[in-house]
Amino acid sequence: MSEEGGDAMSEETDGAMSGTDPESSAPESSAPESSAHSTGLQIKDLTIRFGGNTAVDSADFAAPLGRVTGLIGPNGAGKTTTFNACSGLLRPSQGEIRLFGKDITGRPPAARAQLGLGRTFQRMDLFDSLTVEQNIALGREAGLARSHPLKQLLSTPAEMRAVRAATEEVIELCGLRALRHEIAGSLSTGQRRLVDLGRVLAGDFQMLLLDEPSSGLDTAETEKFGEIVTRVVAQRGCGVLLVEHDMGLVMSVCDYLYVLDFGQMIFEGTPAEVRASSAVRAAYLGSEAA
Ligand SMILES: Nc1ncnc2c1ncn2[C@@H]1O[C@H](COP(=O)(O)OP(=O)(O)OP(=O)(O)O)[C@@H](O)[C@H]1O
Repeated sequence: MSEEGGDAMSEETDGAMSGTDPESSAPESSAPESSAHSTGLQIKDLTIRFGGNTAVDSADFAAPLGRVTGLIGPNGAGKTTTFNACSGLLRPSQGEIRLFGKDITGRPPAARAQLGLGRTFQRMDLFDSLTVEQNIALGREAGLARSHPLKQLLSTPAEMRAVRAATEEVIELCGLRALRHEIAGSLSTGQRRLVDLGRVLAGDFQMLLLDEPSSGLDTAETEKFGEIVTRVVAQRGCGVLLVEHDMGLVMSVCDYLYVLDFGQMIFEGTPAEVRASSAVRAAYLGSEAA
């Protein structure tokens, strides 16, 4: 397929859009003082074309700190394309992406990571020959290497302590104590998802992009995953943008939702508002939303 506008960088139908303003009701306890900072990720007029196909058409949305924001829609709606533009893998044809008030539209993924944007991939890329603990530690060490590759080899004692502390915190947070010395390649998909989440949590990120994290998980594992995400946001006050098909997970963890259909943002609101929307039901949810 051609990629005319959607360049790889490094590699309402209910009448009006409805719902509440996601920023106005963000939890006060977790939001930092700076309003530019607490806005987290802001997307304005995002348009991405692949040749003659407009995959995302003038989309506006925000994923503030202290909240889990969901991006949902049927197959081919443009979720992954939007997600890739947010993380820097695709260059928008038009529009602006801001992180903590800074325009990051043209910045590559590594520069976004340095500003505090972390992401997981639907296809996990764990180091299979390393242990759970080592994989998680790498999430923090990669942050040191970002500033200078040699830093990873020449870490200071303080940096090594920070890596150990972050690893321990995440192992507890993700319930991975019993598996810490297991080789990642020997784990089930559900366990690997937790390690993958742990690795990004070990990084010093304040905005997390999670790409279909329930993929391959059973109901119990999905529930556990959702509980961890909720706990992380409550404890750290970070923001999460979640692209997800599993409506059980979406409805239970998200504070606010945006609904894409054929590249258009057709609705936004709380999970209850989305559930009640006939437009969303017609476009995507069907009887699941009833
Ligand atoms: N690299 C590409 N080149 C050309 N067209 C693309 C490319 N990536 C996506 N598209 C098109 O953009 C549109 C949106 O695709 P996208 O993968 O973003 O949808 P999605 O909502 O993530 O779907 P799914 O839920 O199935 O993953 C589709 O029409 C798709 O065919």
